[in-house]
Amino acid sequence: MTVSPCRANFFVYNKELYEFLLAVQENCRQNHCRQIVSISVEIDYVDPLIVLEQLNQANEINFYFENRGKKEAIAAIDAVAKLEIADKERFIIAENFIKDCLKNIINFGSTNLPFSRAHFFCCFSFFEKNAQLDYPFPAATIFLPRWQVAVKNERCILVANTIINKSVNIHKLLHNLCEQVEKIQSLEANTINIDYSRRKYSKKTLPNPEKFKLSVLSALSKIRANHLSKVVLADVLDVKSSHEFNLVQSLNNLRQLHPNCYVFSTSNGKGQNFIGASPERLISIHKKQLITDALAGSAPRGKTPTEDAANADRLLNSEKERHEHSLVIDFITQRLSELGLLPQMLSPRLRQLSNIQHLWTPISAIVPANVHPLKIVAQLHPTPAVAGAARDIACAEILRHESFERGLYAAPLGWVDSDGNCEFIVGIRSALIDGDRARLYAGAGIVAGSDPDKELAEIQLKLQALLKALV
Ligand SMILES: C=C(O[C@@H]1C=C(C(=O)O)C=C[C@H]1O)C(=O)O
Repeated sequence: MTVSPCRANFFVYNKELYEFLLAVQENCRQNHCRQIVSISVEIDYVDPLIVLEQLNQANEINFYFENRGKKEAIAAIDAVAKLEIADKERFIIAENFIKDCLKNIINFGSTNLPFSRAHFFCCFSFFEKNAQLDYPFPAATIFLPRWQVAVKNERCILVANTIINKSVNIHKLLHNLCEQVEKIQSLEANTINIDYSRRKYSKKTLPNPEKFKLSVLSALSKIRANHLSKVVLADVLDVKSSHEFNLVQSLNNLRQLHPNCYVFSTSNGKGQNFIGASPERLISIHKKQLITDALAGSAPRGKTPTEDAANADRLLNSEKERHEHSLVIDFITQRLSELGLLPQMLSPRLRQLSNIQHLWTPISAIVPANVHPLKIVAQLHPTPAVAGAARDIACAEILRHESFERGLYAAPLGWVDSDGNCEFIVGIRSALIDGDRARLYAGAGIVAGSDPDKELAEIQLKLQALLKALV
């Protein structure tokens, strides 16, 4: 725990901040502009998930990200700047929006801490245009939160972003900031209680498994005819519960059940949330060092250590699984090279999750200063891990077979900061939550040699792991 003499009253009694804000306001008056001040401060430890639970309002946008293995969690609540993009050019529009916002941001406070300063939270849909007109998330959403509470290695960093213009009452603004900080700090001792007894669903299995298997057979015939080498086909499970889903409890379950995954949630501020626990990192960039995961090829975990080891061995040595995996590696390395990066591959390994294991090859590269993280996201999404190869043909097959909107499923979701650091994951093992209804998504890569029954079993396995966590 870090000790600071006037932690709770940091904002009100911090004369330096008061004077800083007055100076910013004076500048706004003189230049007829408005600016965003990003205030970073270390606070006593508080669980960001509890902050999300306590601070979030139903009509406010939010974002939650946690990776227990990396000892990281972030809650981002409400927006001081937000952009929604309906279709084409969304990555470049998002990049320009972030760059424009950054021109107007002035930092104050402890700006060298992890997760200090402005972070932009983004979610994109799988396709650049949603076919379902009333799908609740647009093709891209980017926002700078009003409140950001992050934990890294048990240190807790709060970032408050606030708009200063010529007419804002600085004294009142400081008072409100202080009240909110005190509220956050008072959550220090809160924990999340889980009540499983209320969980009752209408359905627990796919409504039409035969249709999925027919799609696999059709894809296999196209693969045999050399139209494509891989397509990732998904299906959905629609669940109605006897009560409204509890977002925070579900996220708490997800982080306990999948401690080595990226647990995520984002709300559109209109009542719908997209949540999940993804094992797949699209890109992370830290101090110009990029890492991306080639993740494809799967086997169930065994019920005993011997069975588990046998499954793992089969996975590592299966020609079919390795082919499926290598398509992803080839695509990623080629796409990164096209941007002028020099990708380095580590040896293939296993990514073992609670219920399933995957072939996994981390790929690293140094990012040149002129390449924005969203350029790389745009260049990689969708990889053959979630679309197929060749990509455009695979995407056309997906649209032909899947009768539901993918929306945020299997799409990039993450944050980017002012220094080009970022973390984007692929939104798989995910569900769209709307009151007492949830739509769960899961897919499987189809390549030559795929067996429709096994692919169906794989998506059932993925769906059940998610269903288990929803309360
Ligand atoms: C598409 C999904 O997962 C992808 C498909 C995999 C496979 O078929 O082996 C493995 C990991 C993911 O890249 C999903 O979980 O929905």
